[in-house]
Amino acid sequence: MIIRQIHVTPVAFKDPPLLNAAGVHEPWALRTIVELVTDEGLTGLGETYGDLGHLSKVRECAQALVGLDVHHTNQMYARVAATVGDAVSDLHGLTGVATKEKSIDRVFSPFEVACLDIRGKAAGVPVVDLLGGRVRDAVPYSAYLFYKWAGHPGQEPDRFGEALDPAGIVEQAALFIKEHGFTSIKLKGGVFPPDEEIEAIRALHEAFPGVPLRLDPNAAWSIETSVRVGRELEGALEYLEDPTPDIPGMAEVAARVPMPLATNMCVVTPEHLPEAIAAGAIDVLLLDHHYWGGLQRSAQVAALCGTFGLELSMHSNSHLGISLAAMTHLAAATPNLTHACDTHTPWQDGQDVVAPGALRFEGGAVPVPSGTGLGVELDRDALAVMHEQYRKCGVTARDDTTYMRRFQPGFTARRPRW
Ligand SMILES: O=C([O-])C(=O)C[C@H](O)[C@@H](O)C(=O)[O-]
Ligand SMILES: [Mg+2]
Repeated sequence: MIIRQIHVTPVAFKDPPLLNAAGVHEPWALRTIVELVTDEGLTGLGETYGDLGHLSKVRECAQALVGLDVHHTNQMYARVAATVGDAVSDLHGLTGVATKEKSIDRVFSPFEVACLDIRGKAAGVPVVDLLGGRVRDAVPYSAYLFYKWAGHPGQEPDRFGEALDPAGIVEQAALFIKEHGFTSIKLKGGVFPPDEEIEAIRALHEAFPGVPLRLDPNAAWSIETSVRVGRELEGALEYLEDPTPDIPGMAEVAARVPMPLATNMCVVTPEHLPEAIAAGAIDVLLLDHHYWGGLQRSAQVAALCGTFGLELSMHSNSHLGISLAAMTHLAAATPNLTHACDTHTPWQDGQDVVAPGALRFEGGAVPVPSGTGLGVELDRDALAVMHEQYRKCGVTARDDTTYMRRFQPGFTARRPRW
């Protein structure tokens, strides 16, 4: 099964004004859709970031991968590594440092996912079977709450409404639970002074007793602030995610707070694991196949985490259905992924490049798609519309900080901030 063509299509879709430590989401989120076509006419899908620097590397690598067999992902990885060159950082800075290895893993990921999609289709099995088979039929996701404005400035309010205080956050949680059935909740923090976010967690704890809660301020707090907040929230959190920057800082906080610490910022590539494990900096790693080098490499990292007693959850950025399908296959095949995964899917409010039907939430979980490969089909009309949106939207790289400064000129994304 030789790759004959690779199509790389950047797309844009509407995104609400979600607040985070870096600023606020712009009106358009970007992704890149990768399609591999083999000599036998099978096609495979992958999805990755849409930022221009990353997109150019994906395009360059696409040319270098034509002619390879879809089973030879080691050879593919070597070609990507030879083509990628320097590290590319993300402008929002919410997924940790940029390293050359991480850039290679990020560029390789959509090609690997597309190869697995093709291999599953050819063998007549779902991708989860290529990863060892399912240990769960449906993958639980958490309600991913954000402080947000009612709408983007100058535009109509969106249907999710404003959430700038504990009452607004509880209302948002109720809506997400009503519409998707989620059984755990994550609040994106690092937006307001920590005491306000403590109040929001307490309000959620009271409104949804027994529902596991996480708080993620994206390293917006100093070590002392993290310790204080952690102690005040004793008994209320399933885990505290990236309270403070870097492995040594996280290790100090971990030693002084009662709950587990999780990360998608201080451990973002395999080279970080030895130091983080030795320092006891984290208890839970948020895997993300988009920057951990695809599904098979993520499965290897998961096994390694099991060996060292780390628990697993899954990270997400704004994404579409190809990513949700890939995340679901990976999580369904990962025994020690015991925490509900993150997903931004509800915020996309039905916009997608995949045909409806294959992916759905049942009781907050996504059943593994039943078809072969990833089990999702590209909706070519939707792809064309979203590509046109990309061409017209004027956004070429996610930059939450610059967008925020339009409305709050003095805004700083300094970390730690409190
Ligand atoms: O868990 C995280 O740190 C994230 O999901 C980072 C994301 O970029 C999130 O903060 C967002 O979409 O604003
Ligand atoms: Mg996080």
